[in-house]
Amino acid sequence: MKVAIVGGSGYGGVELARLLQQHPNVNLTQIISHSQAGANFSEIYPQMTTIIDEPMKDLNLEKLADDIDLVFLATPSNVSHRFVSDILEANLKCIDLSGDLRLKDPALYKSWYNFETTAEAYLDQAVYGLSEIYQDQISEANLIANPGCFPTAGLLALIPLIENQIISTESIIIDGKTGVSGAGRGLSLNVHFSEMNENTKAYQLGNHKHIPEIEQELSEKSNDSIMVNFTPHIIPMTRGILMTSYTNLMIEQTNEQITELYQSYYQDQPFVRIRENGQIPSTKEVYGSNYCDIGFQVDSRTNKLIVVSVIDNLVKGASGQAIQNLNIMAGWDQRTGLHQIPIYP
Ligand SMILES: NC(=O)C1=CN([C@@H]2O[C@H](COP(=O)(O)OP(=O)(O)OC[C@H]3O[C@@H](n4cnc5c(N)ncnc54)[C@H](OP(=O)(O)O)[C@@H]3O)[C@@H](O)[C@H]2O)C=CC1
Ligand SMILES: CC(=O)N[C@@H](CCC(=O)OP(=O)(O)O)C(=O)O
Repeated sequence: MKVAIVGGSGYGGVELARLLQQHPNVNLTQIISHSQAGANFSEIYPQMTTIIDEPMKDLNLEKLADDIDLVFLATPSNVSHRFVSDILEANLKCIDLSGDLRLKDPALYKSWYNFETTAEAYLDQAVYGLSEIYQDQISEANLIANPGCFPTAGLLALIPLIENQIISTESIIIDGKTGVSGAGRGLSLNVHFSEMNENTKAYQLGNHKHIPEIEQELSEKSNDSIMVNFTPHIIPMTRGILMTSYTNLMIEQTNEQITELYQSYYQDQPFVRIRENGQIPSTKEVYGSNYCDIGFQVDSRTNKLIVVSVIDNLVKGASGQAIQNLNIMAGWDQRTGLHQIPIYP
C-alpha cells in the first residue's frame, strides 16, 4: 500500500515515518509539509539520515490521489476538518491524528476546541479509531478519527469496567500525566526548559478538549450520559502518559476478579497487557512501543477501584495506533510493523 503523511515535520509525522519504515506492506511515498516543503526530511530530522533523505513536498491533493491509497493527517487541530471532503472525493482513505473528527456532536467543537467545524457531514462517517474497541467498524472504514493520547489510555482502562457494570457511572475521576512531546514540536512557554525542568504543572482543569471525547465514548458503552473529572499534568519527561482513574465499585470485587475481567475482555488484543498481583505499570515500561499496560488495586476500605494505565503518547497515543488502524483496515495482522519492544531503561 502506498501512503503519504501530511504534517510530516511534526512529532506525530516523524514517528509515523519511523514506524512505517519498519512496515513490510507499506511504501511511504510522500511526506508533505506546510511550512518546510522542499527541505530534506533528514535535514529536519538528522536521525533519518540515509533512511529518508528525500525532500518534503507541498500538498497537492490531485497529484497525491494518483500516487497513493491512504493519507495520514498529522496536522494540528482546526486543519483536517477543512481537507476531509477533498480527500474522500479523491477516493483516498484517511487516518486523521488530530481531534477534528473525533466528536460526533458538531456543537462541541465550538465549546471545546474554539472553532466551528466544516466537516459536520463527515463526523458520523468517521470511525473512532480506538483499535481494540472498534475493530469491526475500523475494518470497514475509509475515514478514521484516531483517538487522543489521554483518551486512549483512559478509555482502555475504563470501558471494560463500564461495559461490565461493576463501577458507578457517577464520580469517575481521572488524573493524567504527560510528557512534553504531547504538546508537539512547536515552541511554547509551557514546554520551555526552565519552565518544565524539575517542575510539574496541572493545566486546563475542567476544560481540557479530551473531556468530551472521553465522555462521548464512555456514554456510548453505557446506558447513562457519563461525565468525568479529568485533570492533565505536564511533567518533565519526553514521552509517556500515565492515567490514574478513581472509580466507585457497585459490587464487591477482589483483585483476582478484576484481573479476570480485564484478561477476558482483552484476551484477543496483543497490545493491551494486564498486570497481575498488584503490579502497577510505569511509562518507561511501554516507551517506544504500541502497548497499553494496565494495573489496578481494589481499595476495599473506600470501596474504590483505582486503575493505572500507561502508553507512549507518540506510539499507542498517536502514530502506532494509526498504523494499527491501517492494519485493521487493510485486513492485515494488527501487529504488522508494530513489533517494537519497549526501550528500557
Ligand atoms: N504529540 C502527541 O503526543 C500527540 C499528537 N496528536 C495529534 O496529532 C497531530 C500532530 O501532532 P504533533 O505532531 O505532536 O504536532 P506538531 O506541532 O509537532 O506537528 C504538526 C505539524 O502540522 C503541520 N501544520 C501546521 N499547520 C498546518 C496547516 N495549516 N496545514 C497543514 N499542515 C500544518 C506542521 O508541519 P509543516 O509546517 O511542516 O507542515 C507541523 O509540523 C495534532 O493534531 C495532535 O493533536 C495526537 C495524539 C498525541
Ligand atoms: C502536553 C500537552 O500539551 N499535551 C496535549 C495533548 C493533546 C494531544 O496531542 O492530543 P490531541 O490529538 O487531542 O490534540 C494537550 O494536553 O493538549
